[in-house]
Amino acid sequence: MTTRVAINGASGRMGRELVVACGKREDLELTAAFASSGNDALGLDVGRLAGVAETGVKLADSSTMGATDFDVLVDFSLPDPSIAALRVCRDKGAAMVIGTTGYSGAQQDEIDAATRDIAIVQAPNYSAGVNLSLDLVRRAAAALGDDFDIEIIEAHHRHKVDAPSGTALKLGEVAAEATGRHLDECAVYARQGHTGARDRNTIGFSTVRGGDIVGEHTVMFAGEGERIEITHKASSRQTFAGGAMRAAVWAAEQRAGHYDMGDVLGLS
Ligand SMILES: NC(=O)C1=CN([C@@H]2O[C@H](COP(=O)(O)OP(=O)(O)OC[C@H]3O[C@@H](n4cnc5c(N)ncnc54)[C@H](OP(=O)(O)O)[C@@H]3O)[C@@H](O)[C@H]2O)C=CC1
Ligand SMILES: O=C(O)C1=N[C@H](C(=O)O)C[C@H](O)C1
Repeated sequence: MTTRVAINGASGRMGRELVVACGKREDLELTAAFASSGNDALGLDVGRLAGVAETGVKLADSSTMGATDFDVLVDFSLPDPSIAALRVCRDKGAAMVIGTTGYSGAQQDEIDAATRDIAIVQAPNYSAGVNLSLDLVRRAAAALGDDFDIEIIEAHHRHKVDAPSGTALKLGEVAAEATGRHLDECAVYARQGHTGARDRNTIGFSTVRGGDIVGEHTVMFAGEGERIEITHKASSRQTFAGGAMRAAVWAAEQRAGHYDMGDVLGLS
């Protein structure tokens, strides 16, 4: 069976990689691809935009999404257009694979509510390596407990608009939960000036932005006389795009609910 996929944010850095990744799978048919109404490339074939063979699918204004047929929408855009797309998917009963990061609390609540009606896979990172790292961090944090200070360092390209990355926040949530805390109550996102000594209860975040760094994350467990670091480095966006397309095939078969990449990979 072939799953009909649409892509939101199709002309972006990830969107173009998603077009390529979709073309590599025989179980997926690309049926639509969306960008904002002001996009200069509207009407162009998205295969050409992605630097591969023509797909027969032209880049369309996302305000026309409701009039388009698809089984699953793969969204790597921005929070506001992503939520507009979520409403369309909920109305249609289409599944969603969400890669976008940086939602407000209210936007995340709306995503959570929509999972009563449709299947949604939401992951801040669709690489297999990061999802395995989440499990390693959970185990390390639980084993090391209060004796080790937890710091999370992430690095991304100069164009990234949200910080810390969605992946860094997820790594922080997992580490906090594994040590009996809630990230909202222990996260430190910036340090400057006379900060005083480190509060042992905190989880610190450091953000690097520069050049073309695809995505790097380290969770550091710093103890007395030793340090453990769990690091993942992505060197190609195809690793995210391939994972998201795998999630699209999986999502089309699921009942309404909130899933993550661990569910898709059978790690959860
Ligand atoms: N989960 C994961 O594995 C990963 C997640 N991401 C996340 O994906 C998101 C996108 O990243 P990236 O591709 O680098 O960003 P880009 O800025 O390259 O792409 C975002 C795209 O969203 C489009 N967009 C803006 N408004 C609309 C609209 N109204 N309707 C449809 N599309 C719209 C933009 O198109 P236009 O030019 O028309 O405005 C743009 O092409 C980010 O949140 C990032 O954190 C990134 C990599 C991996
Ligand atoms: O914006 C990006 O590029 C990335 N965003 C994701 C995030 O915020 O975690 C995942 C990846 O690291 C690349």
